[in-house]
Order: sequence, then C-alpha cells, then structure tokens
Amino acid sequence: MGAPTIILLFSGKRKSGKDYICEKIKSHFGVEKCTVVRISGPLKGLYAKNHNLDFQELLSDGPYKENYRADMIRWSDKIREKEPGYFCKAACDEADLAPVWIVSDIRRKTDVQWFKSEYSDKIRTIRVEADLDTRKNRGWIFTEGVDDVDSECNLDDFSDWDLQIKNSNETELQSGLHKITTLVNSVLM
Ligand SMILES: Nc1ncnc2c1ncn2[C@@H]1O[C@H](COP(=O)(O)OP(=O)(O)OP(=O)(O)O)[C@@H](O)[C@H]1O
Repeated sequence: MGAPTIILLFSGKRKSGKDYICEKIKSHFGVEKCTVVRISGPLKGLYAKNHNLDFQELLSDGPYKENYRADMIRWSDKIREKEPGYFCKAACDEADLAPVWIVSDIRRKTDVQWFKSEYSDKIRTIRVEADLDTRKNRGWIFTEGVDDVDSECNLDDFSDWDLQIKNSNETELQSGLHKITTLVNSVLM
C-alpha cells in the first residue's frame, strides 16, 4: 500500500465531471506526486471476471459500462452488505505510491467512514456539482435503478464537505481547480 500525505475523496452526481477534474488535478501535480484511485477499478475487475465480460470496455466512459451499471450496482451492494469497505480497501491495496491520492468515485457515507477510519486526518472530502442541463449535454439520461438508488443518492444529504465546487463551465472549473490545488499545497508544504 502507498503512503499518502493527503487523500482527496471526490463525490458528485453522474456527469458532474468528477473524473475530468481528477485527471486535471493529477496533471497539475504530475504522476510522481499524485495518483488517481478508483473504487470502481477492483469492483469492475471482479464483476468482469465473474460475468465473463470485457474489463477494459467496462472501464471506458462509453455505452458498454452503462449497459451493465444497474446490475453492477445490485451485485456490488450484496458484497458491501457483508463488508462495507470491501471495494475501498481493494482500491487502496492496489494504489500507486504517491503523496497525493485522489479517490475519484466516493458514493456512500460508508465509503467516507471507511477512509476516515483508515486514514483519519489525511482525508479531505470534495463534492462536485454541475447544472442539470450541463450534465444532460454531457450525456446524462435519467436511468431507473441507477439514478434513484443509494450509489447515486446516498451522499446527497451529506453536508460535511471540505470543499464544494461547481463544474458547469470553464470559469467554474478553473475556480474549483484553484481551490483544490490550494488545499493540497497547504498540506504538502
Ligand atoms: N469542465 C468540463 N469541460 C468540458 N468537458 C467536461 C468538463 N467536465 C466534464 N466534462 C466531460 O463530461 C463528460 C463526463 O465527465 P466525467 O466522466 O468526468 O463525469 P463523472 O462525474 O465522472 O461521470 P460518471 O459518474 O458517469 O463516471 C466527459 O466526457 C468529460 O470529458
């Protein structure tokens, strides 16, 4: 397991731009300093193996993953019922060594609890928000079994964010990136 100095936990609705922002932050700090940890990585890996599917296609941001998203949620929830931190731990176990970890896909209060219990004061939580129209323009379509279940809604009433940033346009993006890099620099220095 790597030894991070700071761990950013990102949450946001589908197509709010979590992944996009995480990649921007990684580019800003560089691969030596920063790595992106995706809880969905080991989750999709195990799901693909168990269901004889194409892991690389499941990782991509295309229609393939959307076809399986609802079933993947139901399947992974059964594993979480027995061990809530199962996929968080699996993702951290395979993370690269770097002082800044960016976890791109926090979805539940139990995810936040697991990270705080493992890494305590290294944790900073960030919520990404984008307008509904912007999310639609990025390809979001309301999907039953995906947008109305815990994996998408469990953190809607969570209020203990260290940062809440908007990502509906370039100005908001730049402002959000500045806040995040300032937060990271204040801990790294
Ligand atoms: N500020 C931005 N400017 C331009 N394009 C953006 C911006 N933010 C996100 N996008 C684009 O919108 C799409 C969705 O973004 P992204 O995959 O990061 O969302 P997400 O919140 O991770 O979604 P999901 O939960 O579905 O994985 C991508 O094609 C991404 O390139």
